[in-house]
Amino acid sequence: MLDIFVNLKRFEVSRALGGVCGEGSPKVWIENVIGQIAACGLGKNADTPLTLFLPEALVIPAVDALSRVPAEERRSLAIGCQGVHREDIRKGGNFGAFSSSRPATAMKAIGCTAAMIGHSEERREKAGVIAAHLGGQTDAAAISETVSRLINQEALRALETGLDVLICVGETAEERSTGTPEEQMRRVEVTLGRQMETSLAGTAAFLGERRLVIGYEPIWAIGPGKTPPAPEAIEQVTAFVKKASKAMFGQELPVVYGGGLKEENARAIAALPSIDGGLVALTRFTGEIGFYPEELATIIDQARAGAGC
Ligand SMILES: O=C[C@H](O)COP(=O)(O)O
Repeated sequence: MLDIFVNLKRFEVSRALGGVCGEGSPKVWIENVIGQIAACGLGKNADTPLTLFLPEALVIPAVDALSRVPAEERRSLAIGCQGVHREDIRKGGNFGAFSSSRPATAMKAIGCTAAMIGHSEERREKAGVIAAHLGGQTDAAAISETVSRLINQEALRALETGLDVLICVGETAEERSTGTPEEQMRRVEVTLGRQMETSLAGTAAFLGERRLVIGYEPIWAIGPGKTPPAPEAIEQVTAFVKKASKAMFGQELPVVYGGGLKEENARAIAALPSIDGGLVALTRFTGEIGFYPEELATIIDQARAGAGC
């Protein structure tokens, strides 16, 4: 099985406003994206489930558009949200007094079946708030640990509510950049090991009932103008992530790679022994950058060939 996740970040914002979307209307854009994904046949591959993580405002039109696709053309497609709040709505508890937050139950109510938790952009936002609140606190490891504790609460809320979870981990450019390759790898292992241990605490109880997938994203490889690691370098890290998951869960969790995953490298990355899929955002990194469903189809074709699907 090859798990493909797509994170449509804030791609609904038009180029006229500084975004990457060719359409003026976010609703029309996401309806077209869903239609094109189905037209490319991406909902028919039982061995290659495809989950789209969307900004909250796009979930309802996406779920609606998906419901209009014939059942046999959408059977491997799912819609998810880009994160959930650390607290949730509960019968007899909080009825929904969570203005501006995204409780897991609210996401489930509008049609999400999955959540992406702890994306590096979310981790960066939380770390920034903590650092600002602490008045210039610069202990990056302590801040990162606090962020992982918040991420853990979000992962637990998502799982309790019945959402499948993609949980993201990754190292920064600073954690990678200095020293010998061995020193870099040791730092990466410490960083990812801590992120996993804290972010995934208590989640083993949900295995079997929910899907739990780890996304490895070297933060320095995300987005345009970046060079993703060579496949062997990815394998070195994802093999560690798999081993760490076995130590924590008693079984290896699926691990997907994100950060500059594209047509040119999808086949080689999907062929790696420790890789079970990919996390894609942009499909085009130069020229008119953006997300193009037909290019996603090519990336998935390449990945399927690499994985032997
Ligand atoms: O959520 C997706 C990742 O941040 C990867 O982004 P990218 O495919 O644009 O490098």
